Amino acid sequence: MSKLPIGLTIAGNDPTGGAGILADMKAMHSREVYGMAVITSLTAQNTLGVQDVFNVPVDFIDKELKSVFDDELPHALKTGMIAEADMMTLVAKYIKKYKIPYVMDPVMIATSGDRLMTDQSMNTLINELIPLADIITPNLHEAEAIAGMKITSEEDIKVALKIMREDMGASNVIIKGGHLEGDAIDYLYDGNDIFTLSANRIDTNQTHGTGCTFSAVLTAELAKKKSVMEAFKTAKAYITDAIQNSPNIGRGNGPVNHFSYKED
Ligand SMILES: Nc1ncnc2c1ncn2[C@@H]1O[C@H](COP(=O)(O)OP(=O)(O)OP(=O)(O)O)[C@@H](O)[C@H]1O
Ligand SMILES: Cc1ncc(COP(=O)(O)O)c(N)n1
Repeated sequence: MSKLPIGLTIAGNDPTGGAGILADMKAMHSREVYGMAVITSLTAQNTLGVQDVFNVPVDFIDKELKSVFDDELPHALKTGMIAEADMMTLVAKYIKKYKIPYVMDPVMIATSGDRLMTDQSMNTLINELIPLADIITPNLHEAEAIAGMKITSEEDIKVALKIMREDMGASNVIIKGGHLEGDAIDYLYDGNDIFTLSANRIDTNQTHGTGCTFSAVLTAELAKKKSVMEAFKTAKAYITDAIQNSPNIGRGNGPVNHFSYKED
């Protein structure tokens, strides 16, 4: 058994490193958490969009998960892109069995607009994954799709937060306000109160991977046994900094990065 906190990500691969498991690894590493990754889908994508997706066969994802869990128990895990319902059912089986803190980022559509989850998987996501989650982290559009309502005001956000916790069973819900107008405000509902963290909106299109990075930092902090509130504050500060440091990679929506380049 390692004393080093370990975080596991179960998600897709983006070969340009902006989103998916590579973004998760970088975020966990910079929070001094050892990262492991079970790959659910290989995407052919870059900052311009998703050119193709190859879903790893479910029986192979099962082998990947078994290899991890048979050897060393991670201290927390997150899920990102899980394209299909049968993959979700498999992942839910492991989360139920091992009962480690679980952050669910309900990845549905990439920044580029490409679909990363089938519509038919929505019921499985709601019925099998959300009830197991310690934290779910939908953006505004994902919150609308999950809660089944339009969100056009802060009152709507509060209703959606409550639906996802009270009716669907997530222990904590964070609705990310990256797609709001004005400041970037995120809302956390823990069953008692709604807490908000706000940052000045950074005027940039270099936000590829913000959701992955944010949920990976939450996972890293839970792996270190931090509270949900502490993890929320750390993730918000981290992502604001990472957007500010976006290195302008690629010709489209470039990725965020934790550090900026300094010439010797
Ligand atoms: N332009 C911005 N300026 C400041 N913070 C931002 C900006 N865009 C996003 N954020 C913050 O980044 C985090 C991720 O939010 P966002 O709503 O973009 O998630 P997402 O849509 O899931 O991300 P992704 O781009 O990976 O799909 C949140 O904390 C949000 O407030
Ligand atoms: C493998 C993978 N996982 C997640 C995302 C979502 O991230 P974004 O919305 O920033 O494109 C993505 N594009 N690719």
